[in-house]
Amino acid sequence: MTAAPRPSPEECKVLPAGALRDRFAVVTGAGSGIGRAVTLRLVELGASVMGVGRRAERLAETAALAGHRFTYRALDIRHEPPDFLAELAELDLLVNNAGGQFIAPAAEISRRGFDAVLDLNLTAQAALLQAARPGLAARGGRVVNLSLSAPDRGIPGLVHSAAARAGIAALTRSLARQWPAIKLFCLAPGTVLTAGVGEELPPEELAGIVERTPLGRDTSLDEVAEWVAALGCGIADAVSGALIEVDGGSGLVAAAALAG
Ligand SMILES: CCCCC/C=C/C(=O)SCCNC(=O)CCNC(=O)[C@H](O)C(C)(C)COP(=O)(O)OP(=O)(O)OC[C@H]1O[C@@H](n2cnc3c(N)ncnc32)[C@H](O)[C@@H]1OP(=O)(O)O
Ligand SMILES: NC(=O)C1=CN([C@@H]2O[C@H](COP(=O)(O)OP(=O)(O)OC[C@H]3O[C@@H](n4cnc5c(N)ncnc54)[C@H](OP(=O)(O)O)[C@@H]3O)[C@@H](O)[C@H]2O)C=CC1
Repeated sequence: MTAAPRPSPEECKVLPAGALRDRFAVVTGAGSGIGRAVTLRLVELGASVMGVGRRAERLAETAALAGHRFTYRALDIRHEPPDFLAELAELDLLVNNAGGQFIAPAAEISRRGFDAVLDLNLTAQAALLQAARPGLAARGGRVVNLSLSAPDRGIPGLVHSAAARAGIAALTRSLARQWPAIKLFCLAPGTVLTAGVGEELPPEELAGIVERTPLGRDTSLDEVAEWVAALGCGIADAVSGALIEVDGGSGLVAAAALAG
C-alpha cells in the first residue's frame, strides 16, 4: 500500500488569521502532545488559553512557546474538584483533551484499573463539563471532547478505554440535545505519533498500525489542532453533538488490535 503524503504544518492551516480573536479557551492536557499543539494553534488564531495538567514543568514549556496569552493551572482532573471552571463567568471553548489508558488483555484488567480509565476518560470529563456549563452558556460556547476512533466497533487491548470513549461520545450527543446554548463535538483521532502514544506502544507495533491504516499514515498533530480550532470557532455548529473520526480510516479496519 502506498502511503498518502503527510500534509505539512502550513498545509493544515486553513482557518483565517484571527478566527479565534478575543475568544477564551481552556485546554486540558496542554503540557504535551495533542493538547500542546491545540493550544499553540488556538493562540496563533487569536485566542487566550488556560492550560491544565498535573505537571507544572510541562505546562511551563507550553507557556514558553505560547507567549503571554497562555496561563496555566497544575491540577489533577481526577482528584481535584473542577472549581477553576466553575469560577469562570465566561468561556468560549473547552477542549477536554487530558486522557489515556494502559494496554492490557481484558482478563487482566482489575476493577480498580477499569475504574481508573473510566474515571479519567469519562467521569472526570463529565464533571468538567458540568462545572463549565454556566460559563459556556453565557458565551454560546463550544466543547471539543477528545476521544479515540472506533470505540463502537471494539478495540481489543483497550476494552476499558473503548467503553469510556463510547461513553464520552454518547455524553456529547446527549448534552448537545440537553444544553442547546452550547455546541459540543467529539473528535476521535486514530494514531497520532506523540511521545505519549510512544510510551504505550513499541515503535514496530505503532508502525504496523499505521501501515494497516487505509490512508497509510498517521494523523498529524497539526491536522488534529486545526480540527479542534475549526470546531471551536463556530463554522461547524450545524453538526453539534457529532462524533468525528479523524483517523485516516483506521477505525474501519482492524488497525488497532493491541492485545489478546
Ligand atoms: C492505535 C493506537 C491506539 C492507542 C491510541 C491512544 C493513544 C493515547 O491515549 S496517547 C496517551 C498515552 N498515555 C497514556 O495513555 C497514559 C495514561 N495512563 C494513565 O494516566 C494511568 O495509567 C491511568 C490513569 C490509566 C491509571 O492511573 P492510576 O490510577 O494512577 O493507576 P494506578 O497505578 O493507581 O493503578 C490503578 C489500577 O490500574 C491497574 N493497572 C495500571 N496499569 C496497568 C497495566 N498496564 N496492566 C494492568 N493493570 C494495570 C493497577 O494495577 C491498579 O489496579 P489494582 O492492581 O487492582 O490496584
Ligand atoms: N496520540 C494518539 O494516537 C491518540 C490520542 N488520543 C487521546 O488524545 C488525548 C491526548 O493524547 P496525547 O497528546 O497523545 O497524549 P499525552 O499523554 O501527551 O497527553 C495526555 C495529557 O493529559 C494530561 N493528563 C493526564 N492525566 C491527567 C489528569 N489526571 N489530570 C490532568 N491532566 C492529565 C497529561 O499531562 P500530565 O501528565 O502532566 O497530567 C498530558 O498532557 C488523550 O485523551 C489520548 O487518549 C486519542 C486517540 C489517539
